Amino acid sequence: MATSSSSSEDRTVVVSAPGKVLLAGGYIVLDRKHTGLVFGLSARIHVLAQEIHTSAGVHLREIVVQSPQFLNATWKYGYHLVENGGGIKVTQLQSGIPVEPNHFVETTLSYVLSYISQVDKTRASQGFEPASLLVLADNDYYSKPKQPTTTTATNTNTTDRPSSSSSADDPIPPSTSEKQGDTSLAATTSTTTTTTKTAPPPRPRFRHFGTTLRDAHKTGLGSSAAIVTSLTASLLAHYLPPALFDLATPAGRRALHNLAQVAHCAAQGKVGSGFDVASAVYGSSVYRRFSPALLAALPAPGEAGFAAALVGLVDGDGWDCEVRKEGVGLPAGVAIRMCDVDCGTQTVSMVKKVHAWRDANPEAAAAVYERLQGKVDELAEVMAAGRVGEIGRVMKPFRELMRTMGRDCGAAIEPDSQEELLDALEGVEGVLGSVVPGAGGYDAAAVVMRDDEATEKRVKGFLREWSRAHEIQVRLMKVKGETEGARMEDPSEFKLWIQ
Ligand SMILES: Nc1ncnc2c1ncn2[C@@H]1O[C@H](COP(=O)(O)OP(=O)(O)O)[C@@H](O)[C@H]1O
Ligand SMILES: C[C@@](O)(CCOP(=O)(O)OP(=O)(O)O)CC(=O)O
Repeated sequence: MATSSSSSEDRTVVVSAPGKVLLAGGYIVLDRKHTGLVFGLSARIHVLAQEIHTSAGVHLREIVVQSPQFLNATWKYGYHLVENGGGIKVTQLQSGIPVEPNHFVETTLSYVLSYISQVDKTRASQGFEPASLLVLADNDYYSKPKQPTTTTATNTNTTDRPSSSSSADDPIPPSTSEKQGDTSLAATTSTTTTTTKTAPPPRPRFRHFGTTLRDAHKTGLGSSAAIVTSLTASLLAHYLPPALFDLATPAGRRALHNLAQVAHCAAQGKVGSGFDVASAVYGSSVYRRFSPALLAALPAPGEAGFAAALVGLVDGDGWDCEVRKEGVGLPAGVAIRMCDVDCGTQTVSMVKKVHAWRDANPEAAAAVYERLQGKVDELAEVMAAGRVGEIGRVMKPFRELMRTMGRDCGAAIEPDSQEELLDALEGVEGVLGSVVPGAGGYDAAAVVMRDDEATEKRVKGFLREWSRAHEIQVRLMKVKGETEGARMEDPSEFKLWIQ
């Protein structure tokens, strides 16, 4: 047993990629003239890539992707080489209960396998051995399922943890029964707190959300960019020799970034700025987008010449985005924390409104964009230089500018309810500044605050009161801004999941 599991461990590749927060630069970063300040987040999506062992004589040709934190989330794919250099065509296989397609996963597989088939010529004759890919997302990507609010007064952690145990807090079932109930991974989570008398059961590192992916309540940390990036990296690392892909090298990160951007745009069906994929690969940075025209010339998967054109785009010199990591960082003792506000926002319609306003008022818009850019640069500078006392001085006018732009174009970028919340939050001792991140809207807030327990306690207490008084749910998530991007993980930390 021990020998076989350690050899499986040796052959397992685990890659993780972080979520994102665009602290400043929403909208302007869609324009190549401008940049945005983006941070990675401590919440990561991990993908474990393993071979599938078949019994002698059985010729299985499938790639299985599983997301065991959700119901009905096993996707099986067949694949074959398309003639005329059309790349690898991937088809979802259905057997038994119909499984909803996972467009992001399927599209990523077709792009990445096509890329691999082109750069590793041995694949043309050997094809791809079957593989299993397991997706494990850190808990903060989704809110816990709704449950009765039976929190007790003694629970000081109530903003993000129910006092009563529920099925949603059960460890998720790994695929073999003897693994079930083993919560040793839970002990490694940073969420373990020093509890007293009535200690709730340990919280699993990767919880089961008790829903399908479609019904899960996302918290807006950029799950699709993180999964596309970690899936891309795990496939590249699993199928390619280190000479052709090594995440530890700049060339490896560049290939991963460009390929994940292309796959993510294709899956999304729209071309955003790509700041989310950039932070999933590189972590925190000042980001300047790629030219959208780069993608326009690429044939669709399956069309003649797709695979060669994809490799040309990913590995060629034309890719023109800029990811600047120097001079970007977090001062010691300061954290970026995210608040989940229980409301939805339509980013797409807000972008449309901003662009309609910009197109109708080009000069005024250019001036506003310039002023916003000034604040993005200043914020990056004071954070990197550790000038903690100046963070609020920069963030406040940035908020004002975003609010004014929202009013001018009729988009609720910093709606009144958020303005009130952030103004009050900035009065809590230890809070240095706050902002509605990314596109803004009702559903999230980012707080730059002192990274100590006393501040965290005050902020949680404030949000609890605010939620009660305003009949909304605002909670401080565990997730923190961090600077590191995609990375290889030690498979021994994922023993429970390795077959
Ligand atoms: N844990 C996961 N397992 C499998 N697929 C996932 C997971 N999380 C996200 N995805 C994929 O990403 C999609 C969500 O993308 P999107 O709606 O753009 O959300 P986000 O804003 O978080 O990126 C899902 O429909 C699914 O295809
Ligand atoms: C408007 C934007 O510049 C920023 C949007 O940032 P969010 O973080 O709000 O993004 P979503 O999670 O995808 O909704 C669009 C872009 O840059 O693509």
